[in-house]
Amino acid sequence: MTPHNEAAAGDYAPTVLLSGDPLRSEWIAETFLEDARCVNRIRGALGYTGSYQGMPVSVQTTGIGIPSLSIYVHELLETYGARVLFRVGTCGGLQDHVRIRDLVISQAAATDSGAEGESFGAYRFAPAPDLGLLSAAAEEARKSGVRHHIGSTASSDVFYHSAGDERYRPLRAHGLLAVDMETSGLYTLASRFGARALSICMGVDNVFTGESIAEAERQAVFRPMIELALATACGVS
Ligand SMILES: O=P(O)(O)O[C@H]1O[C@H](CO)[C@@H](O)[C@H]1O
Ligand SMILES: O=c1cc[nH]c(=O)[nH]1
Repeated sequence: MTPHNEAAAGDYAPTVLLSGDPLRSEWIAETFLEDARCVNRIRGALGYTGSYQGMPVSVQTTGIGIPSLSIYVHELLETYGARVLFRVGTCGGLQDHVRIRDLVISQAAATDSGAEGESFGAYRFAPAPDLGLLSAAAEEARKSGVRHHIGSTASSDVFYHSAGDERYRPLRAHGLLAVDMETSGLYTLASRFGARALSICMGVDNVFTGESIAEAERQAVFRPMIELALATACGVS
């Protein structure tokens, strides 16, 4: 047990899907996993373990933002033996061609987060995914025909910026595809623990075009994102 997780040793599979939203975690477990059982309820950060096509798979809720995700991911890696992590999240498009329902696979994640503090001394770390997971996901996405984009993204500590959308103009000008609030933290922690990670997010709004998916419609449209993460996990196991 940890301060945030009541699961026992062995309760999590080596492969874990990470969702910001506990209701998404519950839906993933109920919809995609066989024999899913709940292994954590502390703070409502629901965690489940079951299997997908015979492979043990867990789902863990990470909450919103890098500080929250870092707690759950650190404990999964340090205490529970997780080795392969997929963020299955939502993001806001920063380019006009990144439409709602498109998948964004992050090949590098810039951040404005203060969470790393002085960890890297004079350096700025360059958070990136595992190359094997990235290329496997790219191939699975191409085969399935799902609309997707692969490129650099940003992870922000702030959802409502005082500067509004202006905050994102330099990112848009440098070709970044989308913004979320966790991917760079996931990549940094996976690097620290020598684990493998990939972030696949679905566009639920576009910061510049104003397109958005109503919250009530969201769960069902996530199916292609979860299928891509699970197909990638099976392909690399
Ligand atoms: O839908 P999730 O996975 O929570 O991801 C996105 O949604 C939240 C903001 O609404 C942030 O956590 C952001 O990263
Ligand atoms: O972090 C996020 C997620 C969705 N949309 C945004 O604009 N930001």
